[in-house]
Amino acid sequence: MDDICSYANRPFGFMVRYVRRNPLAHGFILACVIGAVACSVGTQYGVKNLVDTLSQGANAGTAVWIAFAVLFLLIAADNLLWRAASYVASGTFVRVTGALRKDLFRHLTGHSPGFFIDRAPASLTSRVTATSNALFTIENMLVWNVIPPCAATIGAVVLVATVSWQIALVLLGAGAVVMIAMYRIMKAGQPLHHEFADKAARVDGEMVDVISNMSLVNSFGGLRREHRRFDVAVAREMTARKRSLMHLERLRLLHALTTLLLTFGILGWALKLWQSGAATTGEVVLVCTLGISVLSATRDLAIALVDVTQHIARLSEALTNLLVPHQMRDHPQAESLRPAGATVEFDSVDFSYPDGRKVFDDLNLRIPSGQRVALIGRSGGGKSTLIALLQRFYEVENGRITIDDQDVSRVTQHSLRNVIAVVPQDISLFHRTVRENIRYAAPQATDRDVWDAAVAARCDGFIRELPQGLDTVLGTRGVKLSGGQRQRIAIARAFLKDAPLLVLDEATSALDVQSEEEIRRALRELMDGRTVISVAHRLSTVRNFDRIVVLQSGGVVEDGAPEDLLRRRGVYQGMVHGEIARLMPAAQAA
Ligand SMILES: Nc1ncnc2c1ncn2[C@@H]1O[C@H](COP(=O)(O)OP(=O)(O)OP(=O)(O)O)[C@@H](O)[C@H]1O
Repeated sequence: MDDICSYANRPFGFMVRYVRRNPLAHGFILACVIGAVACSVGTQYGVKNLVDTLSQGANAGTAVWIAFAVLFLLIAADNLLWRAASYVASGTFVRVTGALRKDLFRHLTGHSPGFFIDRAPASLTSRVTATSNALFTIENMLVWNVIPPCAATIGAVVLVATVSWQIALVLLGAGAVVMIAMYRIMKAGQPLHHEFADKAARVDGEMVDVISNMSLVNSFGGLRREHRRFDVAVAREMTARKRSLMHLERLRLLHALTTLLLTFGILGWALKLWQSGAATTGEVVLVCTLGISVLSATRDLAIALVDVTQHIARLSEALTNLLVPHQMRDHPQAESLRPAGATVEFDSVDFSYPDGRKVFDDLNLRIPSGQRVALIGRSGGGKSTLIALLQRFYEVENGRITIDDQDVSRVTQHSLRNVIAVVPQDISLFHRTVRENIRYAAPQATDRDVWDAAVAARCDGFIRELPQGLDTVLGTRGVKLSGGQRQRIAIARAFLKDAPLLVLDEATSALDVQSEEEIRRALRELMDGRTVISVAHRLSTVRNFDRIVVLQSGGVVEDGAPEDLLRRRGVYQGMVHGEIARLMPAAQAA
């Protein structure tokens, strides 16, 4: 398949990509529409034919009925062809929007988590919807509002040529001048339409951002502030929209005046030909009806083209933002990671975030298979960054990170993430059942396995109390569960995933003392026989670990068994003393 990102600046190419996927259906629709327009223009010729036959009076005989039958057939074919095109289009255009949304969703979800940190999720999803709506509207407008007037104008010019080729030539020349002028004016208006598209996407982004943070807004009394902020965003969008529409109005006015002059000029010319005997009554009727149809066809065309331009602007704005290449692609020769006990090694790693912030400078760390290591250090020391690099959410600048001697940047991302089970600090839950949320770690797991994992993570107690047990649907982002319960679900996922490398990011941060004891036992079972890297703020949770690594100033400043580090006068000892000092008054008060 072609690279979807190559369409970032090619909205037309992007449309053709989807038209090509249904060539027969699109070809059929086009043929029907052109056939219908031909019949519709032909109807005017049929009227002319009938008028000329009638002017022969009683001599006309059966010729009148033949002219009548031709007219009837043309009208019937015109109607039937429209219906056939419309019937096929309703299935085809919907299929296109479905395929497009699937492609964009796949592309979007192929980005590494770093991509989503800098972008509001709502503005991304609203752009996927905008792209699909824009393409649907453009297809519809092209087929119903752009191609028919174009074809009708060409047909009309050909028929006028049967009366007077000079009139037809003037009609053609004037039509070309009008189209070129319109195209230029439309191009000049492009920045205005882009501006409107951008402001509209921002309004959507603002709206979803606030709605998804309603509890935060209410708890800080921020409702009025949010209303004011939203009003400003809407006002900007309205101004941009007005400017865009005013430009279109000027264009329509210019077009209306030009076509009016053109049609009346040609009509006068036809009457002159009739007076001089160079044209029959029917031919004057033909030029008259064709003139009017050219007038309305080009007016429809002007309206449709400007609407299409607006939608193309929206489409191209959305594509530029959505079709950003994946930064974290699999290496062309990437193979699956073959785990062998999960020995982890950071070898002379340098890393800075994309904004230039340096976090690691020559970081070296080796964690042998089966070892339990706690990462500690002051806030901002790089603990979470180390975990992110291990999962290859970002690319290192220098050095390499290996798991069982296999460079994480040379194995497939899928296989890499398969060997790591993460219990994160900020636990994400889907708006799905508890069962589905736990099973997310291992889609093939049986109901029995899911329940065993829930029991092992001490989730069984609260799950039994839920209205539908494992089948209870959790609210958006898991709001129906407490922080501690969410953490246990994450631990159940890790049990179910059964990966050789376990990453705990503050896994006991949301627990009270009683739950913590329960969870600690669960975690001990979970850690058994695995390599464990645990980010810890509370040192009491990691005293039984094999090793403590203190991260600070871009590298490892202390490294050793907890009891050894405690004897050294270093960062760890200072942190332990600090924690004891904090806990003592609380213990005395209790
Ligand atoms: N996405 C990001 N883009 C730019 N800088 C970042 C990003 N994430 C973290 N940082 C910066 O990198 C440094 C290390 O952050 P990191 O989150 O790894 O520290 P940490 O030790 O886990 O901190 P904490 O204990 O507070 O969770 C910090 O200075 C932080 O501001």
